[in-house]
Amino acid sequence: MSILSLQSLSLDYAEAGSRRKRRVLDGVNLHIASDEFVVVIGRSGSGKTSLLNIAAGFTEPSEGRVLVDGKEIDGPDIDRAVVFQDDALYPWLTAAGNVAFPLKLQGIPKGERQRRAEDLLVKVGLDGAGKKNIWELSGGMRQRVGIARALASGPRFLLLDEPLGALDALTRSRMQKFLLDVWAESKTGALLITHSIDEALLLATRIIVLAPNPGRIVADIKTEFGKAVLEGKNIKDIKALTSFKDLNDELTALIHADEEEIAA
Ligand SMILES: Nc1ncnc2c1ncn2[C@@H]1O[C@H](COP(=O)(O)OP(=O)(O)OP(=O)(O)O)[C@@H](O)[C@H]1O
Repeated sequence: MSILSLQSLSLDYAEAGSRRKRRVLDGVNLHIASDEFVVVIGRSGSGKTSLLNIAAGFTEPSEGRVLVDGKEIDGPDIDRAVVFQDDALYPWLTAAGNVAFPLKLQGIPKGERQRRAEDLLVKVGLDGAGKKNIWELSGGMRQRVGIARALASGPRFLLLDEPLGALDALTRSRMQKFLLDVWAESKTGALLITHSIDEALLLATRIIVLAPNPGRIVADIKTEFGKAVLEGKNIKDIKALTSFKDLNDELTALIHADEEEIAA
């Protein structure tokens, strides 16, 4: 079991055109175990992407630190793979070439990386699509290639920034189940950002709510609906549960809490 620890994180950005700094994250503590699927929700500007970028090692926090299994990180590394909304695939490579790319960087011989790329494409339901060009793939297929590529280097944690945000409703719903299957099978911890409360409820083992100005954790809630999705229960039936609706209402109120104060 691995642990990703975000300890006392604060982040300040310089305000445009001034020497003043604006605090974007303040005192965030979050510990994610590799058997958890943690989903972060919060209003636009609450610091979700900033938090993920710090966890990935792309952004250095102003205060605090990030540790993987007790060892402080000093930048991006293969133990934390990132998937963005925009799949960011390399258009000059085939689907298999994209998946194999991180293995090439690790110096794995060609035959071995081709074999592993094909295995990963099977895992994400794209068997036989390895030779396809990126532009021949649908949005959902491209995101699957992106996830296969992220899994290629055997990360301990998958960091997912709105990975399904650009997909149509039906594809998004299919991809939610797919993400859960990948997470359960790969035994890789997940930290996912979304604007959709329903998506958070359907995927998470734990939901974190960030409030803005400055970004801070205002709720950390364990949930069980993802387990029902994994077991193949009907999504409509899950969403119709009173407990699902109640938690949805609670999260909506938490996310919009101070908006009402401001409006009042
Ligand atoms: N590079 C940067 N320089 C200055 N300010 C930034 C920078 N990146 C983000 N910010 C500011 O930090 C705040 C948090 O941004 P962030 O993108 O982390 O929020 P978010 O919750 O992910 O938002 P959204 O849901 O809209 O994607 C915002 O007010 C944003 O304008």
